[in-house]
Amino acid sequence: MSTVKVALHGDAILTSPQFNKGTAFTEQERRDFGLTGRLPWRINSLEEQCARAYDQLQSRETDIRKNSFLQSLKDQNWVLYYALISSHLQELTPIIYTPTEAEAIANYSHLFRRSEGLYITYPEEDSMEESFLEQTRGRNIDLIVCSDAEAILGIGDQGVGGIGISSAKSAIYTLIGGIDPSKAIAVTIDVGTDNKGLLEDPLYVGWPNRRVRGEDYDRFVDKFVQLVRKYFPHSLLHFEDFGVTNAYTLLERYRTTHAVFNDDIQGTGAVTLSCVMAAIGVTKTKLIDQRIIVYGAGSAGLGIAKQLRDAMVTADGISTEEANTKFWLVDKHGLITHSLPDVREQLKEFAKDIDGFAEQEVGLLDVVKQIKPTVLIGCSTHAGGFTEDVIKSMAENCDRPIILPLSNPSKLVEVHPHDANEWTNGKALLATGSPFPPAKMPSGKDYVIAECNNALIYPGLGFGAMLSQSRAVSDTMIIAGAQRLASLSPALKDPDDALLPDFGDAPKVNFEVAVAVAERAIEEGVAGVDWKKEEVREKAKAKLWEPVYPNYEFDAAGEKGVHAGYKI
Ligand SMILES: NC(=O)c1ccc[n+]([C@@H]2O[C@H](COP(=O)([O-])OP(=O)(O)OC[C@H]3O[C@@H](n4cnc5c(N)ncnc54)[C@H](O)[C@@H]3O)[C@@H](O)[C@H]2O)c1
Ligand SMILES: O=C(O)C[C@H](O)C(=O)O
Ligand SMILES: [Mn+2]
Repeated sequence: MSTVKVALHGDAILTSPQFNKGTAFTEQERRDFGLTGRLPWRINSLEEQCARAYDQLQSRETDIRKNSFLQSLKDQNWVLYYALISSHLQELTPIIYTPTEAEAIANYSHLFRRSEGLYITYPEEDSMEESFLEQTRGRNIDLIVCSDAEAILGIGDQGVGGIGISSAKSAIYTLIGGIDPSKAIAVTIDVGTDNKGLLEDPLYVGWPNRRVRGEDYDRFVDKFVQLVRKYFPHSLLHFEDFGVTNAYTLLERYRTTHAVFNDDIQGTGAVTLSCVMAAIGVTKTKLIDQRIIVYGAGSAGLGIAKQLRDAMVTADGISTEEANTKFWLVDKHGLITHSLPDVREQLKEFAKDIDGFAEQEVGLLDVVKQIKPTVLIGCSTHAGGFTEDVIKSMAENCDRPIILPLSNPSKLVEVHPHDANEWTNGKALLATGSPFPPAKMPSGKDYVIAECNNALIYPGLGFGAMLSQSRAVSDTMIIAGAQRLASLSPALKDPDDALLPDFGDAPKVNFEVAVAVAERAIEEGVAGVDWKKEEVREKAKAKLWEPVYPNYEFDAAGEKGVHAGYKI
């Protein structure tokens, strides 16, 4: 067990979630840190504490109450929080992440108890650097997860509540990617909100102002990015749930100067590529043979289309232009065609001209009938958008339709996977963005609905980039990670099994992804480490953070009140 020197005494260590052990402080530690009279007599093991916390959790009847309980536990004791969730990963991930976190975020100002992370607020621009340094003091940050909350999951603009998605994504990095939580920070960029309900709510805790846009927004965000680059040049900067325009602009603006990563674009693109690769392993076809409809052409939709397109070019050796012809993007005004007004610049390469249709809005069903897709992907936030007609029409022309309704949270799914299974007589190859229980095949066998959520890959992609101290997160690093994930698909062994590995195996799977990504970074010469490829696996193992208590030694000489601990 490692030993850590800590300069906190008495209440200061008990109220530090990073160092607190509660009843698990040893006799020696209780004496050294002035805790004897502050704790009851019995010394518990971490396992005993987990069992007690699990019991307490079970007494909370709803998922949102469970979410609040776990949030409080995180505020009190990181090791216990992560140990508890790790030992019930499949059961508790949906409580701290999608779908329950969506409800927690939507009610952030009402559920508010204690702040966490870093709040970068527009009217406080002049003191941004001071706040940044204050919140990161004594810490060597590897990972920054930030959101401006304009497009949280499928529930839109959530203002300051966006801290909830940054901190949930950061917690997933720790649980699944093995990132040390003291080296990660969750950030909300509060530039106001256009959510009327929040603006009118007297209890709203964010900056009650319309969203700042344009040059002022760009300058403000740039100031933050430059602080990240100045103080933590090797960190990974993860963007989450920005509105689609800013999502693309920021990614393009910074990707050549810092390791930035947009999860909704790149993480979703990668996990969906893995899922489609696994599915075509079942149908014994090639990527190039697919006709793909992407329903919802926002951050995720365009990210998915580009990722699959680039993989077609790389794997099947066709040109980008030819690969573009295999995709039909459908948004709320129907098929993206050349004649549709106001088509976003980035979508134009996928725009179509369908004879007889080009002048009007072409709905999803018409597109399905006309082009006979083999793959149908939903990232539209349109609950029920894949109607019975759409699904049945697709199944008429395709033996094993690949249907991926990916919108989150669960209530926004484009089609309930059980319906899609039934309407296709069990032929559909299915995966969803949030967890769903298994469907029944006509044979009576369970069909496990894979969770095609970016959490199955982004912690590994990020860990691989951090591990190799990569200067960039390149497209080829992402493809290497996606290929590794696809190779672990259960459906490759049994075609009736899930398209992607079980979420309970996410830590093992992401470790493999991280190794593949770091190996690729070294091959490409963008890594900041000078290891041989063969060394990567051992280096990665050594870097994994695990939720166990180290021994503490009191550091009398340390700066009082500073949350600093270091290994000796
Ligand atoms: N499974 C995953 O890993 C994953 C990852 C990212 C996003 N998502 C989900 O995908 C959805 C979209 O996320 P995003 O970040 O791309 O949001 P976004 O706001 O950038 O994009 C949504 C797009 O859907 C379009 N749309 C809205 N209503 C529509 C309709 N009726 N028909 C067709 N298109 C419609 C919008 O115009 C927009 O272009 C969300 O529900 C989100 O939770 C899932
Ligand atoms: O957060 C998730 O569950 C996945 C994704 O990033 C989303 O925005 O829905
Ligand atoms: Mn997201």
